[in-house]
Amino acid sequence: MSGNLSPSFGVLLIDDEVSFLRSFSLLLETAAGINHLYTCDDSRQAMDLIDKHCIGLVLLDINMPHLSGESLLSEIVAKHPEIHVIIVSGLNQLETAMNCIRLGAFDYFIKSSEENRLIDGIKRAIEMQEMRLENQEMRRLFFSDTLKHPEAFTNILTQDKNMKLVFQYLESVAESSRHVLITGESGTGKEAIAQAIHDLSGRKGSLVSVNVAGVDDSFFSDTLFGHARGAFSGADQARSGMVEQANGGTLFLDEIGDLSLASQVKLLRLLQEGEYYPLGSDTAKRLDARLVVATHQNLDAKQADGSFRKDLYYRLCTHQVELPALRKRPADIPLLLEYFLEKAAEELGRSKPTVPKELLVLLQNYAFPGNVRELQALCFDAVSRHRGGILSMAVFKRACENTDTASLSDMTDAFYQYPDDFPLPTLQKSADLLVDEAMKRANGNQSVASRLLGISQPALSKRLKSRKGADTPSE
Ligand SMILES: Nc1ncnc2c1ncn2[C@@H]1O[C@H](COP(=O)(O)OP(=O)(O)OP(=O)(O)O)[C@@H](O)[C@H]1O
Repeated sequence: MSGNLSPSFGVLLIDDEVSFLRSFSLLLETAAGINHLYTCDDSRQAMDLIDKHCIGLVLLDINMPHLSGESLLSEIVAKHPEIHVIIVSGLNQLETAMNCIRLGAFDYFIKSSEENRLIDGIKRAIEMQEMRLENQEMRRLFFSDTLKHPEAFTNILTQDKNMKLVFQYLESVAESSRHVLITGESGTGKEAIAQAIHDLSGRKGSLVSVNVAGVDDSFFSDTLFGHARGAFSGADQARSGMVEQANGGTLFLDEIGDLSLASQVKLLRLLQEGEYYPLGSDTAKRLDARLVVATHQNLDAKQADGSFRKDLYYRLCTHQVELPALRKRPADIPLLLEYFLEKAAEELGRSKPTVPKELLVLLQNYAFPGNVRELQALCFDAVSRHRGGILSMAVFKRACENTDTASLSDMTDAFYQYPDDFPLPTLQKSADLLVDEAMKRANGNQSVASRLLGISQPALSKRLKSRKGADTPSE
């Protein structure tokens, strides 16, 4: 038992039959993992219980002494229109059912209904209620522009507006048990975000991380689901899988875009059925962990080429965040540079070096294919080579020179698309415009600008001089 309450709001069962309340509570807990339950066998006390606890869903009987289910339904709808009420009654009368729906009931079930249908209907109501609460929270955070739990994000430094919106969104879905998909280029901080999601959730279990890139299917099953003793030769002991170790907590599957198709089927089944079988065991175990997955891959493209299942994607993307690349949040570069230099100096037992002014200009013009992780590594490398005085830019310059420009061609290609009816500039004009743009981005620093243009600094200087000469009117 994890000790976590699910869902985050209370579910109130109202029925005058105590034995029914007991068996219904047990069913909800075992078949749907719903354990945030309150029961009431005297309908006159129901409103007090609703006022006292944070109730989001009421499961209500119709035929009860003192106060009938229909009267109570009207009262709940009038006072708490946000609460979903599902009627669970012994009465199989169309007219009563119609009347309850007219009064505002969310759904109507007969006690003898098929168990699965009843559970699915209750899960649907919980999901809608969770969505309503998330939207409400999102709106509140958006307008107040504050975070309720900034401490969950202390390891993720940023002053970027889009990153802060990601934080707000994650706060608003923190208590939901639905899965979260984190996308973003490599090194943008997806794992750090998964940790924040777990911390915000308040779940008592642990965060268990598994990198599924390059994992073959049988290893995937064994890692996630574990095995029974004797399941295969060499399985001398039963071993619990990561899903079980994450019970009551969060299971983080990193590099989900690289998961094999066979393993995708297994993951999909786990999500659909909410249970799984350890290898060699015929006893089902329940999934009691929130799933957070991450990938740097483009899942739309992977779905289009058939290497990622659409049905799995739809299961995973209920909550989705995209972390912006570091080059798209240039204001974070000085912040992170200072932070990593300080951290490196502390870890290497040195004093923090002074940063040359041109370094920031250089970095703010660099594409950072490895994002924050790359900046972190560069800082550690630079500090470890530092011998006092002003920090040398050599390490950073080398990185800028060695960047695989092919990997950045997507970004630059867009620049070279000229509409058919667009008058082409001359070669000379294009070169001048490019030089101007580079000088602007480099804050007038010729050494940085020449790097951006891929020419030597004397060559740039010569160009600038010759233009000056050409601009000067002849006597
Ligand atoms: N905004 C940030 N502030 C401070 N440190 C950060 C920030 N973003 C990332 N980091 C650090 O950068 C490193 C890389 O981050 P992380 O592993 O979370 O990236 P990732 O997106 O999961 O990468 P990959 O796709 O390669 O798995 C980590 O050491 C992390 O702590």
